[in-house]
Amino acid sequence: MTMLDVNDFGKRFTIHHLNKTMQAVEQVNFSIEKGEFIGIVGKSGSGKSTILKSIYRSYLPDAGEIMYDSARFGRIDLCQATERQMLYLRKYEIGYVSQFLNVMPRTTSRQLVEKALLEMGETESVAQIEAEKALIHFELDPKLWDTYPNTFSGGEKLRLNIAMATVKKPRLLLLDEPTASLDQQSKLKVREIIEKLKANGTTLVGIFHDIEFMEGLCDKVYDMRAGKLLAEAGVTNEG
Ligand SMILES: Nc1ncnc2c1ncn2[C@@H]1O[C@H](COP(=O)(O)OP(=O)(O)OP(=O)(O)O)[C@@H](O)[C@H]1O
Repeated sequence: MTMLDVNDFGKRFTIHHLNKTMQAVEQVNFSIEKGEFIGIVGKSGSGKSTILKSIYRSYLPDAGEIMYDSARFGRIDLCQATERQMLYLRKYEIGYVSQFLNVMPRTTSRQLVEKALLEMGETESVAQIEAEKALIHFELDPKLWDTYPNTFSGGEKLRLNIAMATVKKPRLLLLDEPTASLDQQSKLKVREIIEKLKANGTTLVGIFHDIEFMEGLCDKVYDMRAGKLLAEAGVTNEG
């Protein structure tokens, strides 16, 4: 079953102070089956994050369609969905993880994960239990559970980000360069996490600079330069 169909997608930005528009991406076409992992590769500035942010609708797409198979709304075009529908989808169905942690200040890591669960309607006691399970699962040191994450290391922030997103069991998870600035060991940890998510049937779209990191992980790769999907072997061969 197709989870996501991106058809002739394009996005331009208005640069107000120059009174100009700039085409960030155009004519992007790919589709993702349920449970697949698609990697997006391409040089810096080619529009990889723009695609992910448009799927999550942090950016409003302006051309084409992004058809998503929602559990709640059925097949829905994320370019046309209402803000209300998007709020629902972000809360229950679509997760987004980047290397940056953008959270409420003066909230502990434990509270942040609990909040994600409470938002979904879980009771306080379930949220407490499930939040602890997630923090243990993603190996956040218990010393850090009741502290504010603004001082966390890059890897700690990332693991908290992943815990907050995955505790909701999203059907579609968007990974925006989550391993950037991580050391090799932390990257391997992230790889293990992704493998587990895949094994649980989560559909994933990810951007990684490190092509080696993606080897054997992605089912397909969308190459921004070629403007098409490649089998994973094709990417490795192209280097
Ligand atoms: N909010 C924005 N306003 C204006 N221009 C933007 C905005 N976001 C992205 N761009 C521009 O769109 C183009 C694509 O950016 P994007 O971040 O999607 O590239 P990328 O492939 O993810 O790059 P990188 O690998 O360096 O992260 C760039 O030229 C960027 O400057």
